[in-house]
Amino acid sequence: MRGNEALVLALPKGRILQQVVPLLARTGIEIEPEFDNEHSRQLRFKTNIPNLDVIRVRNFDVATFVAFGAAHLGIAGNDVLMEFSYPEIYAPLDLKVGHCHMAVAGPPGLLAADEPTRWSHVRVATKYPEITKRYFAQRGVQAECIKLNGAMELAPLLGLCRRIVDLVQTGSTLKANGLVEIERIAEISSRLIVNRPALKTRPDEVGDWIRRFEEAVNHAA
Ligand SMILES: Nc1ncnc2c1ncn2[C@@H]1O[C@H](COP(=O)(O)OP(=O)(O)OP(=O)(O)O)[C@@H](O)[C@H]1O
Ligand SMILES: O=P(O)(O)OC[C@H]1O[C@H](OP(=O)(O)OP(=O)(O)O)[C@H](O)[C@@H]1O
Repeated sequence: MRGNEALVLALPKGRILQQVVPLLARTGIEIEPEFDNEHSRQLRFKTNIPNLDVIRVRNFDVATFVAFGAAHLGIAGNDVLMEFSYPEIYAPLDLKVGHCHMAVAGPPGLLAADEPTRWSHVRVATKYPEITKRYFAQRGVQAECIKLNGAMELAPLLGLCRRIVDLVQTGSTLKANGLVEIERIAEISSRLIVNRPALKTRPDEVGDWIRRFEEAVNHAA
């Protein structure tokens, strides 16, 4: 990364973005109008700040772009950060949006018949195999993970496995698919993330953006 390049802020497509847009406005960032064109194939956008561009990427990819220094700053859920555990990512600020939690879920019969403290091996469908393995390993349980990218709730229904690890917000997806929450793993919200080397090489600019986001979050509270 050269010092005179525009800073790049990676934003996630999808549900976090909707909640982040008002926050960006409060930091003083206005993204070029093409960003709002849902049919646009453009991926990198100018902002009203001459030295700041925005990229729009998939949720999990925000962390990857920032970890490798392709983006200097980004916004990602701590579910994504926990899954990757990239040491190059510094997450200084909870943006207080994108709230949900991560949980183990399964059919109600399982909950009634099973005692979680007695598990020694579990098979789990999840988008988060690393978090799932770590979570069960710390209790001495080996988790065999089946990686799915969505619709995890179908897995117990169709006999793929009995348990899932997924995000829960209102609980309506679990309910609609006849599942219940068994254990809560972590609280989730979106974080401002920073590439650590960028913070070292461009401390004034990157530090200034951390402060601006902090003010924007406090202003919203
Ligand atoms: N109810 C929820 N379900 C899923 N994610 C949620 C929920 N509430 C907040 N989030 C946050 O939003 C992020 C998921 O965003 P979104 O659903 O737009 O992406 P996705 O479709 O899962 O991912 P992809 O980029 O792979 O398409 C999660 O990483 C989490 O931090
Ligand atoms: O508790 P709720 O309010 O019902 O929200 C939780 C659901 O939302 C997410 O799925 P998403 O809508 O992103 O679809 P997906 O299954 O394709 O990931 C998540 O994976 C759960 O399935």
